[in-house]
Amino acid sequence: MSQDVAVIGAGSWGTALASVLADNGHRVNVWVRDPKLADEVNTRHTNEKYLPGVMLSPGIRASVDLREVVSDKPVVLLAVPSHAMRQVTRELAPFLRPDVLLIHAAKGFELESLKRMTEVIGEEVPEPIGKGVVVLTGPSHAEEVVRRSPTTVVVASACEDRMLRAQDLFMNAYFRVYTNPDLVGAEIAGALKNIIALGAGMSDGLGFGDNAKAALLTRGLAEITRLGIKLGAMPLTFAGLAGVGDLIVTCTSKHSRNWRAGYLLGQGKPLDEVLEQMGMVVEGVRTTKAAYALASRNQVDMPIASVLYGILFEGKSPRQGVEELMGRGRTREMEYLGPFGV
Ligand SMILES: NC(=O)c1ccc[n+]([C@@H]2O[C@H](COP(=O)([O-])OP(=O)(O)OC[C@H]3O[C@@H](n4cnc5c(N)ncnc54)[C@H](O)[C@@H]3O)[C@@H](O)[C@H]2O)c1
Ligand SMILES: O=P(O)(O)OC[C@H](O)CO
Repeated sequence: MSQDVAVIGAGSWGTALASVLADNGHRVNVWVRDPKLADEVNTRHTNEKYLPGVMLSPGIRASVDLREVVSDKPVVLLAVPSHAMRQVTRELAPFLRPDVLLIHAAKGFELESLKRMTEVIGEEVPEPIGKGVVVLTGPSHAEEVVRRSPTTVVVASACEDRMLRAQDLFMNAYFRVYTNPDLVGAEIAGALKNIIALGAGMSDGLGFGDNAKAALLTRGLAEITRLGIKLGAMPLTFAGLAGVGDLIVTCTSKHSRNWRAGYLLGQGKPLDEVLEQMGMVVEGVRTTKAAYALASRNQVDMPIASVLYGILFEGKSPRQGVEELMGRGRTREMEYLGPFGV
């Protein structure tokens, strides 16, 4: 059934998801901040800054008027970065229908409160909307989705009915959507993989090989799973699309902003220059701060995140970071050996 959908944010991800929805026959209205971008989407059907060389569906309409975009829409998709989520949600909350299906697609924490995105959104919208917010996450680079390259994602929510509605809304021949009731795990896995992708990029920027990258992915997965479990996630979510799936794509794809930022840092560029050069959101930088704080608050050992924190915010060099990781005391690989444990 064709629906009216409001997409909030026309960066690369908002634009790519708007394309999927338009392909599925939905009427899509996108909220953008920049009037020039609204004009470009409406007249030329492009978004050259975020998705160069891509023609968008002429059915996608853009506007700078938040009230007009959100009012009366049965479905609202939030596709802004995590640092903007609270403010944007607060601004649009008065225009939401009480029965709206609210979905978000950001991968990060709110730095000040260390809360997950559905917690932040839940605090800004009236009940019962807040209880059923859905996250859409998983291995999905906008540049490939908008070219209809086969992609799989996960939707997770505390409300099964809304999760299934979100699955129906996005599912098509090139965009396959799985459900997972583990909302906590899906959000945490999607946010934390960006830290490991920064590390994988750094390793490549330093000129290390595939062995180093495999080590970072595997030990990175171990430590983000450890923190996730402590925060209430289901361990198996980290073995799924939101976990290892997204870790693989973000640590190995040329499209990843987190990998690219890590690569430049590994080559010796300072963080402020790297972020300026990127010109798009690099969620892993703020997430490293959040993970460092969450790990220390919950007494969870996260050696990779902690070394990255030192490199990003305390002046440690990437090479010193590698020496520190490789020189740690001996330890065993598996934490939960079950009946095989010694
Ligand atoms: N790009 C991808 O392939 C991809 C895939 C999956 C998830 N995500 C996640 O989606 C979220 C958005 O990422 P993106 O890739 O679209 O980022 P982007 O940098 O391409 O675009 C960010 C958009 O948010 C807007 N924005 C920035 N600050 C804002 C503010 N304070 N208020 C309102 N709008 C603001 C910008 O104008 C821009 O339109 C991130 O959390 C990211 O991790 C991205
Ligand atoms: O480009 P990145 O590094 O922000 O990653 C985008 C998506 O999260 C990949 O699934």
